[in-house]
Amino acid sequence: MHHKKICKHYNAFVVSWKYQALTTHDKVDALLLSQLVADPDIWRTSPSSDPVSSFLDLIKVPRPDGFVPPLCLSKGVHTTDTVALAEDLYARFSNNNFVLHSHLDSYAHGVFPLASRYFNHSCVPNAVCKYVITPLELVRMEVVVLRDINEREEVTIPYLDPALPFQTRQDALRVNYGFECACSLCAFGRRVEPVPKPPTQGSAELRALEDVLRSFSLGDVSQGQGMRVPAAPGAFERLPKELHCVLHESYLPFLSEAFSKASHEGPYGDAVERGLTLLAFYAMIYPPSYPQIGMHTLELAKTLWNVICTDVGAVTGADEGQLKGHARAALNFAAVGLRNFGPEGDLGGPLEEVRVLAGLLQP
Ligand SMILES: C[S@@+](CC[C@H](N)C(=O)[O-])C[C@H]1O[C@@H](n2cnc3c(N)ncnc32)[C@H](O)[C@@H]1O
Repeated sequence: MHHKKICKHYNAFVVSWKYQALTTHDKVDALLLSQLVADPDIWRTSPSSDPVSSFLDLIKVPRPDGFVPPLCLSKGVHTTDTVALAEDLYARFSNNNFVLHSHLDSYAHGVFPLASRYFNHSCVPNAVCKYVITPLELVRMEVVVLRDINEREEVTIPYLDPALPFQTRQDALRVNYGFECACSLCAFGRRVEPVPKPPTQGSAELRALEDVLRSFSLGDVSQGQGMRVPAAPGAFERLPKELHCVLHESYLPFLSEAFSKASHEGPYGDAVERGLTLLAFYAMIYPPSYPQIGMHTLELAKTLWNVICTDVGAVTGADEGQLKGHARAALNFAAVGLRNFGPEGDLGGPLEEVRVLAGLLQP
């Protein structure tokens, strides 16, 4: 159906300067938007229950710079009406799309009109979205609360990852949704801006700061049970000034990359230390029961299991019994958060991994 409208023009479009000058993200938008306006269904005037009408009924927020991606359409289709419709759709999509994920891996964007109408954003949300994927059925969104919510208290969800740096969150919320976030994490971010750069990676100074971060968020993890993640929401409010540098945009990406690499390739001693530092960071930013904390603690439990299987000596001063104790504590902690989140995505996933690892770790 789209062939005549798009394909004939495609080769010329993708080598054109208009397309080549776009960012990767805007290139994808240009092609998806062209597909959408080439679809005859989007032009049909239809009863109000129709999905297209529901979509066109949602609030639109044009990009502040007025940008709309160029369209990849053959000449006869590229009319003033098509451009006007594209502008309208683009402004609505940006404000109302959700990033779909399975086991917290993003795989698509989707529009869920009811959720778009109901839920505002907070970087300290009291609820999160999940997607249940069943073969041959439409993806279903469910909203899971993270704590008890009082009568008349607003239910809020995160439109983006609250662990992103303050300025990145503010820019994304302004550009995509047209508002300034006034949540307590953003108020804190505003108060401590600009945060200093952290000490150089691998330096003794940074290691000492990370010790302080771990004991701030997790207590003394070297003592036995290890995984005492505080249940106190808003721990960031009490972050000591010397630790403000961990909020710098350069810090978290490096730490999570270093943990991921070491947990796959070793050395596992480093992986455990970095994994605990990352958990301390998440516990300070995310509300308790936030699913990313459960996912990360599960990764940590798997890393400890790898140490037990391959090189018990990798973690200084710990024997196999203690490592198993740490792994069980991590797994129990992960299980509590992930069970609150419940089954999501497609088959398998983190709850199944918890079950298998719990069996392996039985005393
Ligand atoms: C998906 S809609 C949410 C529902 C919308 N409030 C409604 O009444 O239909 C997104 C829009 O809600 C508003 N919004 C969401 N979260 C907000 C917040 N934390 N502060 C201010 N406005 C917000 C913005 O106008 C944003 O473009």
